Amino acid sequence: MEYVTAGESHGPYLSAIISGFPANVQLDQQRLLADLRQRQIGYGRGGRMQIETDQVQIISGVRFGKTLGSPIGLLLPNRDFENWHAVMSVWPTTTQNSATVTKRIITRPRPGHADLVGGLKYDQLRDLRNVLERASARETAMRVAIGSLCQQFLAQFGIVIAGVVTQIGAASLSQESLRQASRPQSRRDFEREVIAPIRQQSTRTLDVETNSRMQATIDQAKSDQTTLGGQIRVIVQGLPLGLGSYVSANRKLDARLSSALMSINAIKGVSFGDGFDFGHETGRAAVDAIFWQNDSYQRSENHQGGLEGGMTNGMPLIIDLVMKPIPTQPTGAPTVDIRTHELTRATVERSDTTAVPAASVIAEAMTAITVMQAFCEMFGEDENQRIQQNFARYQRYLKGQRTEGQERS
Ligand SMILES: Cc1cc2nc3c(=O)[nH]c(=O)nc-3n(C[C@H](O)[C@H](O)[C@H](O)COP(=O)(O)O)c2cc1C
Ligand SMILES: C=C(O[C@@H]1CC(C(=O)O)=C[C@@H](OP(=O)(O)O)[C@H]1O)C(=O)O
Repeated sequence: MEYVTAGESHGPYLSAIISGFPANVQLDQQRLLADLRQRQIGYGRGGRMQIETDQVQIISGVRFGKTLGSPIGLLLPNRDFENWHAVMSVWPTTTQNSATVTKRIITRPRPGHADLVGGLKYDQLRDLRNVLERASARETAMRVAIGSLCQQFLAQFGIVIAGVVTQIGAASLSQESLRQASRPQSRRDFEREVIAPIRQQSTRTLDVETNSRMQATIDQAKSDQTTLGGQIRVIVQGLPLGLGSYVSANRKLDARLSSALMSINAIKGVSFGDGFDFGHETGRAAVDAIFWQNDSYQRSENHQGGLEGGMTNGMPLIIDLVMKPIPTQPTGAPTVDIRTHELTRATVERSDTTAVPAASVIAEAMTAITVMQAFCEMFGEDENQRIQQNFARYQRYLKGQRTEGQERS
């Protein structure tokens, strides 16, 4: 399965084409819209999210709710385009030189954004809007739509994903809550104890108390006229063992997940399992001991975060992400005007105070896309029932290994 997205932040539409999505997968439109909504409603977002409703349409590849195996087309109108007709017109118009367009030309690049380097690289210095429009995280709405379809596919196999906000500025979730959420558990428990709570909290953290501390931290940053970043933990439960591979560098699942997650705007670090704590742990303390119980191989701990040798090992996948503070500063960060090279303050249109809750939804989506790709490489990608049969055969094979092991011992 592959995809490509297109669209400018204030242009008429965002769009995407997904190819290689299996046939006969039942999709749920309400789930798709609910996932897009989750990306929008996080605490700390700016005025733009009041305008958009992210009503994505599926325009091909699905009939009566079931995938056809043909490319799936997605189209999402930007409601804000109403206010940007003149500025974002695709073809030259008589209004092109109007005062509105001139007023919106951007020549004061924002440090930490793509503005300056993009302008130089693509020779767009006349108007940095030509860079900013596509560099904007608006594009991630399409990735959440695609990821929602992938999550619906994976859920058939009991694979469920949660992106939990663990820190915003100085406010963090307790280590104990995080440990509880990350332990191996049944799909039902995980849905009840992790997925449902984060969908209810406006910062997408796990409990009401942490949520209010995070909200207060965001309010404070807003009144201080600055912005915040934070951390997210992605947890995946129900993974079969063996997704990904050790045989080639480009098939290692940790490498592929890192790449997918690092592609999210403003994400600056990804780690697995104990992550950077490995640096001070002894080898003995980092062992996930193997033992045999209840007819299967078990692990004492999950320091490795569910991956060994670039493959899932049957334990929950644990990925931590760090997001930098939103680069646009309400007061305008120091920069130069590219027309004069004189010191000035960067352009400020409206902006988010923080987007960590939204990024946690995007992280779920990017994880789902990557896991589904690895899943389909292993079990097939043409037709859903055949994939289910291949998956069931693999489960029987693993069970056979267990029986054989018992016979040998
Ligand atoms: C959901 C989301 C919303 C964002 N909103 C803003 C914003 O309002 N203002 C801003 O300057 N950056 C925002 N960003 C971050 C920029 O898109 C990002 O920093 C920029 O594209 C440069 O990319 P880099 O930080 O990955 O280098 C947002 C990121 C995400 C994921
Ligand atoms: C539009 C979205 O996020 C935008 C991401 C973004 C940026 O610079 O990345 C800047 C802001 O755009 P605007 O200037 O239009 O308010 C955010 O609102 C979205 O998430 O859908």
